[in-house]
Amino acid sequence: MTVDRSLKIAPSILSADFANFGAECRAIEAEGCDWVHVDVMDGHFVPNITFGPAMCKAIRPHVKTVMDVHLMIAPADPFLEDFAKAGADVLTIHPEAGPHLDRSLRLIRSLGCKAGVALNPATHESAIEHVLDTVDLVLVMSVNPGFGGQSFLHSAVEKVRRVRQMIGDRPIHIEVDGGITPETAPLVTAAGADVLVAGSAVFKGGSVDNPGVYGANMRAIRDSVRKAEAA
Ligand SMILES: O=C(CO)[C@H](O)[C@H](O)COP(=O)(O)O
Ligand SMILES: [Fe+2]
Repeated sequence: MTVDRSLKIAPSILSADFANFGAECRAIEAEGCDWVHVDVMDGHFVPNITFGPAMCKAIRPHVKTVMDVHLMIAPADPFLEDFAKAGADVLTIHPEAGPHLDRSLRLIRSLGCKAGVALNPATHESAIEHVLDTVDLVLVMSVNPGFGGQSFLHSAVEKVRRVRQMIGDRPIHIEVDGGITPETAPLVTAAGADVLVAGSAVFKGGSVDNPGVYGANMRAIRDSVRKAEAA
């Protein structure tokens, strides 16, 4: 099995207009995003609350690409089936969200979703070494989870490099989440990341009435990666 390691941009709808998610998803897809990143927060695992499976189900018809659901909830297991039924393509959990990570990841796959595992800045990559044959994606957090618009933590760059080395030739995506901009994107793609989550950097300055800004913001990220690769 192989994995598509080309650059993919996954706008986080945490930075979209919460009163208009359907139109926002259609707008970012029309402007060329690759995946749509959905941040689920429970006010317990992280100090913020967003939305749950009902919202994911509501936006599903508006997402034609990959619905990439990042679960910042604990426990996660009791809700995995609900998110799968809501139409998630990728379900990513944090190892701290339950006592049996391998079992949770197998459950995600058995529900027909790709299984992702996320590393907080404080979590060492050795915490996921034992599940590398059970995951489709490793998400490296480059901010402390809970909020959009935070500054990129540079310790993520070396962590991506170490994760890349650890996964070897396994077909696993490496996603980086938090503080991604045209300045930070080339650092993590050079280290081995292929999926870039970007909330504020994609949505800033735009709206569903002015979606071209979303396209221009995504192009700025892609161009900076391309330029760095060519240098
Ligand atoms: O998981 C997240 C926060 O916990 C978000 O996906 C992330 O913060 C994206 O927002 P931004 O690009 O604005 O940093
Ligand atoms: Fe996220």
